[in-house]
Amino acid sequence: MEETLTVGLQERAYPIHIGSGILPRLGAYLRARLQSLRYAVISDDQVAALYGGKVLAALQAAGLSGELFTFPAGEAGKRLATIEALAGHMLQKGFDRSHAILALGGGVSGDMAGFLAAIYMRGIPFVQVPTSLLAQVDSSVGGKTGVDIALGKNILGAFYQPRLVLIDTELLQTLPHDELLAGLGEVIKYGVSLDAGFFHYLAERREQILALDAGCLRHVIRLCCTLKAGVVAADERESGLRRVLNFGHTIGHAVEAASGFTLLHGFAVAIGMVAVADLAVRTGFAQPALREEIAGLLSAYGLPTAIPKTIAAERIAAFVQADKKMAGQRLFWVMPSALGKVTVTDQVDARAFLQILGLRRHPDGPSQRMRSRTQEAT
Ligand SMILES: NC(=O)c1ccc[n+]([C@@H]2O[C@H](COP(=O)([O-])OP(=O)(O)OC[C@H]3O[C@@H](n4cnc5c(N)ncnc54)[C@H](O)[C@@H]3O)[C@@H](O)[C@H]2O)c1
Ligand SMILES: O=C(O)C(=O)C[C@@H](O)[C@H](O)[C@H](O)COP(=O)(O)O
Ligand SMILES: [Zn+2]
Repeated sequence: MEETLTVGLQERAYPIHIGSGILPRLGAYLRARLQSLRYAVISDDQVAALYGGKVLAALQAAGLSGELFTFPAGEAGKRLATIEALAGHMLQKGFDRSHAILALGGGVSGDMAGFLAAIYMRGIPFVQVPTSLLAQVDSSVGGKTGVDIALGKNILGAFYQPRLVLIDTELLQTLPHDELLAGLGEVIKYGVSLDAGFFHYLAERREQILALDAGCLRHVIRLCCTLKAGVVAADERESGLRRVLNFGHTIGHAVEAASGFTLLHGFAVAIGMVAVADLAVRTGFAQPALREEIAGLLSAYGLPTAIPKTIAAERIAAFVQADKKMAGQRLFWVMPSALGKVTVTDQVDARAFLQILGLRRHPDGPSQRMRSRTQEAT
């Protein structure tokens, strides 16, 4: 059975269709929402090999046409050079403003295809067909698109909403186990930051979820998309509330970048959630038991909870300066304060942050200034 959620963004509102085995009906969903008859299907080479043909067939069955454009799988390719190459190929194939982009794949494909759609001929429509768990619960919804640069994660990008999201849960059957775990890193983020009941559900249903039980996965995807859609509808461009979705990402992104983008994003987020929980305990925002609950659930799922010893703390501290929640000299931290509740604050002494990294002073100079603005986020 298919169900539909809505991301309530007035003129930019769009549906999220969730179902098992709904990919062959893709063309009908597109026809209901878009005028475009021709689609540039952007996908990494691994997902393209598995599902590219099926997507092209689904388009054809609805009287639409598609052309597949691929790039090598992995975060390393989430770069401006890939976008430029894809744009060139689309141009050579005659794609114009009457056409649209279809992102087929995980978060890397979705973020890049979305950014390409935002800037190709100054903007053409795009749709998301997420294939990884991470993309189905997080990256395909909300319109954050972009690419990395060597100095930081997602530094170039745009807020650009898709016209629809189509989630076929059956596609998860081919997902490698580590990629499933990476998606669960973001799933646990929702429980810790927004929904204590969901956190307990994840603890109780761990075995079924790891065994890809269809009912449990469907519940997880529906709930994460509902939570994300609500936050995005309230604060599309992250001027306040949306920062909660960034829980675990300040140190997580820094660790990911410091690893040379070899650490999976969801693993980096898991590590980042525990590190910021350490910080929350040290600064009095959380009790030690909360940190243990978060780390305990992540470990039970087989996710990492500690910063890899091969990554120098100085590099992590330097990458944190590239966080997009930095405003002037102030960094807004998303601190866990209770299960299902986070507090957004810039009232963190930089020394406490350096201490959790085992450093005494910042490698780039003076401490971050302290200001007295703390905001209850949920
Ligand atoms: N825009 C957002 O709001 C948002 C949110 C979270 C994460 N992200 C971004 O998403 C990216 C991570 O996404 P990801 O974890 O999906 O990584 P990914 O896109 O690299 O996909 C993970 C791997 O799984 C493979 N794969 C995907 N679906 C498959 C399937 N059904 N069967 C077999 N293999 C499959 C891919 O080929 C790839 O090798 C990061 O760049 C992160 O910054 C963006
Ligand atoms: O949608 C959001 O908002 C998020 O923060 C979701 C995150 O999981 C995601 O990784 C996002 O891309 C991070 O955004 P950034 O602005 O910190 O680059
Ligand atoms: Zn993320």
